[in-house]
Amino acid sequence: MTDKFISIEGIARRYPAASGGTTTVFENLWLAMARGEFGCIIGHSGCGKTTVLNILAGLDEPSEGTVIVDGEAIEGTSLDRAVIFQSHALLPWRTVLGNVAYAVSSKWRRWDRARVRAHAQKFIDLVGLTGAEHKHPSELSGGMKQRVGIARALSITPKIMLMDEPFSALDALTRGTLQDEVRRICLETGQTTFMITHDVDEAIFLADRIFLMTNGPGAVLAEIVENPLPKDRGRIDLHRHPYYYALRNHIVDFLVSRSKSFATEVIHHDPRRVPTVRPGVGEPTIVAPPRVVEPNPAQSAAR
Ligand SMILES: Nc1ncnc2c1ncn2[C@@H]1O[C@H](COP(=O)(O)OP(=O)(O)OP(=O)(O)O)[C@@H](O)[C@H]1O
Repeated sequence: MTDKFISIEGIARRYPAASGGTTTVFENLWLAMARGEFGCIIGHSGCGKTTVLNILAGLDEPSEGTVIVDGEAIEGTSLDRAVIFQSHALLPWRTVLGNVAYAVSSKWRRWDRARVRAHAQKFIDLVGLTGAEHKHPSELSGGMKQRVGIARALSITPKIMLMDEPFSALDALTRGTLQDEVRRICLETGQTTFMITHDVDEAIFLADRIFLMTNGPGAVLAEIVENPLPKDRGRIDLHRHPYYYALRNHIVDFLVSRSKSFATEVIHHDPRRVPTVRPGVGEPTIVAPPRVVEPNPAQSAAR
């Protein structure tokens, strides 16, 4: 994959430590994602996943390094980047249609009312909320509210969609249905998506690649796992695929042991040449050579 639609270039995040000095949450993080790719980041609590997502959203700034999306360095928030959080943050006084239309009219300020409504309705239909347009958030279930959040995010046709554990507060049945919907929509629309999850099966179902972070503080991107399952995989029969257990075990093994021991055991880790691994039958194969993330030349010249 050579298209660097998103290029994370050597970012670090440090905070003042209570005892003086600084705490480094993560550092020297290099990662490139292609247009239309679905990437999931996995790692233990505190390794900095939300911080990375917030930097991609423009809600936070890296202490070092830069992030480039579609050839432009990120500076602050933008309607090019939509964020879906665990809690949906809908405007309670607006209806479903009103919430989505509000986002649409923020992006296309010159559109007339009819055009805004028609565009909003298209995305309400896409997430399966046809018929609920005039309901207020208080009349909706948690899953329906999250659907509104997804419709709102997609309606502004963002360059990237950022999702921070979007389904973790939902019951298993609703979570599964929404995972199906998100996968279908992302495949249909070619939406580039970066998502945080703690759920290994969710990552296996949704992601093209899974980014494994070691434990913080001082976390690093240890490995990129390429999903060997076919694009047309189904959530229900995921576990029947011959590669499923190799993939799952590889990720779980990282979370249980390698994420902790990585800093002491892996001495020659090059953050710009993070290995990409493709688990399947037998031992996981390293997809060689590792992809080097080079700084974007146009942006580097500008810095
Ligand atoms: N404003 C802040 N000041 C100091 N430390 C902070 C600040 N914001 C975040 N941190 C620290 O940065 C670290 C990473 O936080 P972050 O929320 O990104 O982790 P995470 O991997 O998303 O965790 P979780 O899985 O629990 O959501 C944590 O140790 C957190 O305490």
